[in-house]
Amino acid sequence: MAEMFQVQSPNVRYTEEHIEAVYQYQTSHVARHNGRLIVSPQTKEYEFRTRRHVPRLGVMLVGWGGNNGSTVTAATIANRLGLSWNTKTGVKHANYFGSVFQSSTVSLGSGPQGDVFIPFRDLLPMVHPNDIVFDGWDISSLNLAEAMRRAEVLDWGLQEQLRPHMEKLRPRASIYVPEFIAANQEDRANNLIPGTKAEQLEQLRRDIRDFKASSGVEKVIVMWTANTERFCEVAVGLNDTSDSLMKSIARNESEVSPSSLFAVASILEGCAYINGSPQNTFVPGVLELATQRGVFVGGDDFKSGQTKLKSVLVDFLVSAGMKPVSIVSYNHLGNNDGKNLSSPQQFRSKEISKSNVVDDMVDSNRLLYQPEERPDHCVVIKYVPYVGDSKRAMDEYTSEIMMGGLNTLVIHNTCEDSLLASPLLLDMLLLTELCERVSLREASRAGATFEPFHPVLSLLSYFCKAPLVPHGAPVVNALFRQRACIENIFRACVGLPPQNHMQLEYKRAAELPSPARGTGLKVGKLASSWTSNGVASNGVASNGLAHASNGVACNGAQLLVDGIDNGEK
Ligand SMILES: NC(=O)c1ccc[n+]([C@@H]2O[C@H](COP(=O)([O-])OP(=O)(O)OC[C@H]3O[C@@H](n4cnc5c(N)ncnc54)[C@H](O)[C@@H]3O)[C@@H](O)[C@H]2O)c1
Ligand SMILES: O=P([O-])([O-])O[C@@H]1[C@@H](O)[C@H](O)[C@@H](O)[C@H](O)[C@@H]1O
Repeated sequence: MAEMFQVQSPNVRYTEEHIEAVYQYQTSHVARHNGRLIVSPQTKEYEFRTRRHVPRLGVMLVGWGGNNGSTVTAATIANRLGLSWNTKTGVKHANYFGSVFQSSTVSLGSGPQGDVFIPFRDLLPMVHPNDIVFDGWDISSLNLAEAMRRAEVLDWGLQEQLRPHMEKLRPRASIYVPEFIAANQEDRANNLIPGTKAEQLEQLRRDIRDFKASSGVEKVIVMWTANTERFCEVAVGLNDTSDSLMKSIARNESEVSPSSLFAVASILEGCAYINGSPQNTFVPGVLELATQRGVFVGGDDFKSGQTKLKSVLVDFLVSAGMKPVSIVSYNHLGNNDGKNLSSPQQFRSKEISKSNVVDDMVDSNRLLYQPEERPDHCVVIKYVPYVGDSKRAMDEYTSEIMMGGLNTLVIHNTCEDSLLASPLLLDMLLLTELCERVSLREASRAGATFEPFHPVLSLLSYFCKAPLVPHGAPVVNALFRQRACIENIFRACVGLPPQNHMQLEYKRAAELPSPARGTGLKVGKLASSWTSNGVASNGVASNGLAHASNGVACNGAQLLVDGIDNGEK
């Protein structure tokens, strides 16, 4: 597929097979010397290489028959078929709202008309979600049409159109260990792989190979969107190394969780594995196996709504110099996830992932917080069957502001949890697939070979409550830093500098377009909405900083006039 744009630069080369870019990576190294901080700007030259061929992607969901699994599958079929359906509020059309890659944009740069925005997905060649081939496992035997009906997420008019397509899809038998999920899940567990853990592992591997062979996909990614498990024990000789883990499986060790077994099966079959739930699937032995095999792993726990907002609000408050001192996150929901989380051990897994999301932002500001000081932070999740997938989240953020003042934000957020999560599943899958086609090397190191990203794919952090990062790497939860990381790495792959938002070209008279230069008139960007008084009279607008005197609008561009407020409008 032809790319939407071409970068014209001596540092970028397009071949039939690759996009190749030489990139100057600029950082600042800080050292402490005699009580002073010495900052040294550093530049390291990398070469990025991205394979342009977009493969036919197969996805195997663990928990395929769940709310997320059935909904994301339904959404891709509905989009592929271009379905519309009637509702009491009018006709609805299939879309991918909530997907960063399908429904958000990035600025390529600016031109005569200001910033030029393109769909995020067009920065690099990516799989289209419509083309994903789904398969998977579930401990429940319901086919996907029955699972969709059970989920009660999608409008009936849409379900009726989808049923012929969904009823053909049936989850493969899975591994059920009652001790790892809530006892209230037992009534769905009728689709099980018998045998020892070693025998179950081999069945999972056969399933993956069978899917690859029968579907004709070029690669498979496995994603856990099954129920939240309790944390498993981590111990020397149990799962502290890949060797001890494989021996524990061979010994049929009960403490090896189903999710870790799925991760091992995926890695051994060369398939990336993503954990959408909060449990500690990635015990050290799994991580070591992924590293040995060079297979991507990522997670944990989709960051879909209440926690996503938290990673924005706390970033905003702390970076604005206000001190969050109390954060209370309550929600109730009535779907099967909520039912599973009504069990204490499973709730504890979720409480951990929902609670740690503020740490990086708090630790970044020693003006507000003493070392180890944290806001009071309370997470409550209640199961209320009647509300189903329509999660009700209520949050209260109390922050200390100037001179003993308090600022309290109270937020009510109602949403279909699975319709928030489904686009994230797609984004994580497509980003993981793309990363499998990216490699880089240090241009300055003689003989350096192109290498993939680290097997622990921390680029997925934006989508996770508890981002999995390589040992020694910092955990970033602030949402817009996470998004900027993805955008700037994509830009590096096509040889573009990172977005720095400096807009220097609009901050020097000498660089502004000539009509504005002599008269002190400043041609701002195309006004998408007029300024402070909200009214543009004769095309003249004034804003709180500069008052228009005789500025006039030209070609729709808003002329902002620097000048002394002469009260003349
Ligand atoms: N907004 C969200 O929906 C959201 C956000 C973040 C995280 N999550 C997590 O995603 C997961 C799925 O959420 P959901 O709403 O789809 O839940 P769900 O209960 O509707 O679906 C989970 C499915 O997994 C199946 N299952 C359980 N154990 C299994 C096993 N060992 N093998 C195969 N299948 C198994 C269940 O039968 C069920 O069909 C949960 O862990 C949830 O905490 C969801
Ligand atoms: O919206 P969010 O905080 O990102 O995450 C959600 C929780 O609020 C909800 O309680 C839980 O049931 C979901 O599985 C999901 O984890």
